[in-house]
Amino acid sequence: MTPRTAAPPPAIAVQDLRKRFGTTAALDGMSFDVAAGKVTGFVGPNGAGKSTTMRVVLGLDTPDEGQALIGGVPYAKLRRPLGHIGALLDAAALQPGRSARNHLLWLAHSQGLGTKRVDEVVEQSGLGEAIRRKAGGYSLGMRQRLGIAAAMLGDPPVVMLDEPFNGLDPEGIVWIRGYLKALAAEGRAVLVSSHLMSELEGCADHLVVAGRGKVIADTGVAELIARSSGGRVVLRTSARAEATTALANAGGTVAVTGPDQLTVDGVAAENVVRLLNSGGVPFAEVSAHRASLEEAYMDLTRDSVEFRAATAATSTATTAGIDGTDGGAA
Ligand SMILES: Nc1ncnc2c1ncn2[C@@H]1O[C@H](COP(=O)(O)OP(=O)(O)OP(=O)(O)O)[C@@H](O)[C@H]1O
Repeated sequence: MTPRTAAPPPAIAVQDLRKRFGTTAALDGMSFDVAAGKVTGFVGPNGAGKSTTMRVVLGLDTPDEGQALIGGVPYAKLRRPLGHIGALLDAAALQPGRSARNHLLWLAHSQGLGTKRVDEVVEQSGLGEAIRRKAGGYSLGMRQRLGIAAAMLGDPPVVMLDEPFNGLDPEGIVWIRGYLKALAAEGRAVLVSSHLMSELEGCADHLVVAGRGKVIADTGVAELIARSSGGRVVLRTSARAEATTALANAGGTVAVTGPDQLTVDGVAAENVVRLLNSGGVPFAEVSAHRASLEEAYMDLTRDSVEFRAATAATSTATTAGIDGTDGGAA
């Protein structure tokens, strides 16, 4: 008989974590795995338990029940932890009087790492000459870059970042998306939290959606988007009313999604073209719809009463983010 080789443990395993702060159940059975070679988005409204989960992974909070493992080992048992997991939890936690470079040198030396590695992570961070300035004068976006540079010092196979998009300008957001994808392409496991689904567009391969201390969805992004896009057709026309009538008569469900745009469910693209042509309805473009991550997320959570309750309880924002009551929860 051929001996079976055991599958390697997940890069991060979060196993049935429970944690109360007084009367608040911050974690209520949080469980998921994070795989190598992917960017996993960890999303959910404020208070869903994302930061607490990450703190437990790093041994900064002790769970009441359950455990978190990094490559099969609890953080406390890792020798030279920076070489196993790089993390950014709080970009504001810096010594303001020390130059950013000295901050990295101090961290590197405390882990037996040299100046060369510091120069490499500075190069990747895009901080350039600003690295010689005092960290106290840094913007939040620069602190995020510095925090990510610090997380990468030990060249870890697992990277975990809590809300790294906070404070970044559009150029910074593009930079970090590309950087996270490159880390995953090198085979690393990347776990990145965000309360705005749109930030993860084009960068996350997998999503773990949290609400009220537990996972409410754990899904690949490609399959999620394919599921949400399924069968929908986008139509550009100056004759919205006529087009709506023709398509509704053919059994389609039609929604107005722009000044000269309709989105049609239930009629295949070729039939949309045929119906409009035969009815003499002018149109400029008919295309299969590809759902955005935001839309896919809304579809995903539409039926989640639990998530709606969590959102209503924790959200005051009204933007169409996942923490907005007219966003994911509507
Ligand atoms: N040290 C603490 N003391 C008391 N309550 C806490 C503490 N840490 C977290 N909580 C509570 O636990 C719940 C989960 O918080 P957590 O910060 O993990 O959520 P989150 O999903 O990261 O949200 P955010 O996006 O706001 O950071 C919240 O209700 C929060 O107020």
